[in-house]
Amino acid sequence: MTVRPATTLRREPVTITVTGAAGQIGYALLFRVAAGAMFGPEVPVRLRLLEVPDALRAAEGVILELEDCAFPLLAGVEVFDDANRALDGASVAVLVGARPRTAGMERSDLLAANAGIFAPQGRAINDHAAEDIRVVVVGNPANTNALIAQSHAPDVPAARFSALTRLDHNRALAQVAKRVGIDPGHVRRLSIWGNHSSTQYPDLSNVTIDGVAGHPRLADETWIRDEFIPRVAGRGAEIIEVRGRSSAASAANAIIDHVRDWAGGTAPDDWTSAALLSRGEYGVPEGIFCSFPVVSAGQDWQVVPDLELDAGARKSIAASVDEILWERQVVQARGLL
Ligand SMILES: NC(=O)c1ccc[n+]([C@@H]2O[C@H](COP(=O)([O-])OP(=O)(O)OC[C@H]3O[C@@H](n4cnc5c(N)ncnc54)[C@H](O)[C@@H]3O)[C@@H](O)[C@H]2O)c1
Ligand SMILES: O=C(O)C[C@H](O)C(=O)O
Repeated sequence: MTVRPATTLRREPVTITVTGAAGQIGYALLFRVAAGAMFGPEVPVRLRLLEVPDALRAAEGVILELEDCAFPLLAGVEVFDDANRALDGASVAVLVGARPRTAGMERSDLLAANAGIFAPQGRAINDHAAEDIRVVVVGNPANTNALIAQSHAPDVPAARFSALTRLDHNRALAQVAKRVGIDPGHVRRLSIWGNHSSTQYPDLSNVTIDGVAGHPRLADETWIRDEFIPRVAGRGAEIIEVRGRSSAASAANAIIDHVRDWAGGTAPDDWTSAALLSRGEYGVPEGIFCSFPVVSAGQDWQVVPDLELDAGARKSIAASVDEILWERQVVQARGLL
């Protein structure tokens, strides 16, 4: 009898659908997922890619490269231009593909254009995804796109839908670590509230360094107001300005962190941030996707309860929530919700 070491035991492949697979986030994401970064070195993955017809050939090129990596964990990869087929059997849906804003386009037009993408994808999730589906919406405006997808999937528990604010969370961790002069791994209990936009509220009030709250380098209100918050909330725009294209590798990394922690659980004594459908937590109106501090024990995300918010924090969160409410109103007014 051959006794195999535990590390070679295989589980059933996890089916992961990635939309916008030929784009720059797709290119930074797929190879890491296929290498096991999302579900670890013992879990095979099956990738189902979705692209628009014009980008199918480019997606096929990505598949050729995936094949050339000979990833032991990659159980299969296919590309589709039909959301129903791409999302068939998916346990994880990473909705990246979105309509980018073009010159002269109003934000309200962008919202409407994206509704035309995320409504059918929501319906496809409802009708074809696996029962354990988890959805993370990345394409912008991510919070409202998540609401559109979720509202078209009435048979899927709303808690299975999220929008990505982990990139903002990671950006904030990095800025805190730089300020204190330590590695980001020592920083815990940071929160991103609100919209994935420049109105978001990165919140340091509960941060611990090596388990200790109240680090003196983080108590400087001027630094928080004039440097930390604008740096984190404006980082997406800064990347576009400096790199000439929007963030891709860091976005892909955040997607992996988000799904890994959702499915595998967050670290003890810590939390992360994700945009979830509000059930009224912290006074955020129900029925919008808002970023909260969250934990997971491997099932659904749970909003961290009972955090103290001072008047300034409440005001900042309210301003970001107002923006999300406005976005919802735009899509509602056009009959898209
Ligand atoms: N939430 C976040 O933290 C975060 C971070 C970075 C970027 N983003 C957003 O992610 C999105 C994608 O960014 P990118 O840099 O990969 O863009 P990209 O333009 O490089 O790629 C987008 C891809 O989506 C595809 N696509 C468009 N409509 C589609 C549809 N209906 N179905 C399937 N695919 C479709 C396009 O063909 C393209 O290949 C953008 O909206 C961007 O603003 C979000
Ligand atoms: O694509 C963008 O507009 C920016 C992106 O959401 C980011 O946070 O990097």
